[in-house]
Amino acid sequence: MGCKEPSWHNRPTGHSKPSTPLSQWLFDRGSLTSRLQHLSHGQFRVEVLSQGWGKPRLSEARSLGISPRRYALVREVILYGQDQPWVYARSILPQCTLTGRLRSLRKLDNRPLGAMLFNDPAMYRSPIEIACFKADNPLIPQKVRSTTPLWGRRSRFYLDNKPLLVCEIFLDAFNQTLSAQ
Ligand SMILES: C=C(O[C@@H]1C=C(C(=O)O)C=C[C@H]1O)C(=O)O
Repeated sequence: MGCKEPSWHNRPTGHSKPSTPLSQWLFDRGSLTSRLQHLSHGQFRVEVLSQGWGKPRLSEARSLGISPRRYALVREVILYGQDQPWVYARSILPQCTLTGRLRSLRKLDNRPLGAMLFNDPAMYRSPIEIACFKADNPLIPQKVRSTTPLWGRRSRFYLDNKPLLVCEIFLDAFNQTLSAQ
C-alpha cells in the first residue's frame, strides 16, 4: 500500500500547486473542526468510518518515530459540512501516547478529535506537510474518492509531549464549496 503514499513536503513542489484559497486551509494551524463548523454555519458532523488497532503505514510510522510493526490506534473519519463530505481524516495514535490521562482518546466516538487537542493549552503541533493524492487513490475511501487529484495535509500533535499524527484530505465537495465562496 505504501506505493500509493504521496510524498510529503512543507511547501508545494513540482508542477501541481493548490489554489490560493485552498493553500490557506492547508497551512492554517488552528482547529480545522472550528473552521469547518464556522464555514458550515454549524451544520457539521463527524462520521467515524473505523477506529481500531492496526499497523501504521511506513510513512506514518516514520513521521511518528515508531516501528511500522507496532500496532497503533487508527481512526478514520469523514467530516461533513452541510451534509456534504468535506474532509477525510486518518489519525494514528501510538500505544505509547494512549497512556495516563490520554487513555480516554481510545474511546473517542463521533466527537471531533480536534476539540480534545485544541482544548489542551499544553498541546503543540509540528510543521504542516502537504501532498497531492492522485486521482482514484485507493488510500481514500471509495465513497469519497475523486477522479481528480486531491490535496491533503498532515502534522503531528503533541499532548504531554506524546505524539499523534493527523492526516486530512480535502474532498471534492469541500473544494466546490471553497471555489463558490
Ligand atoms: C485535528 C483536528 O481534528 C479534526 C477531527 C478529526 C477526528 O475527529 O478524527 C480528525 C481530523 C481533524 O480534522 C482539528 O479539528 O484540527
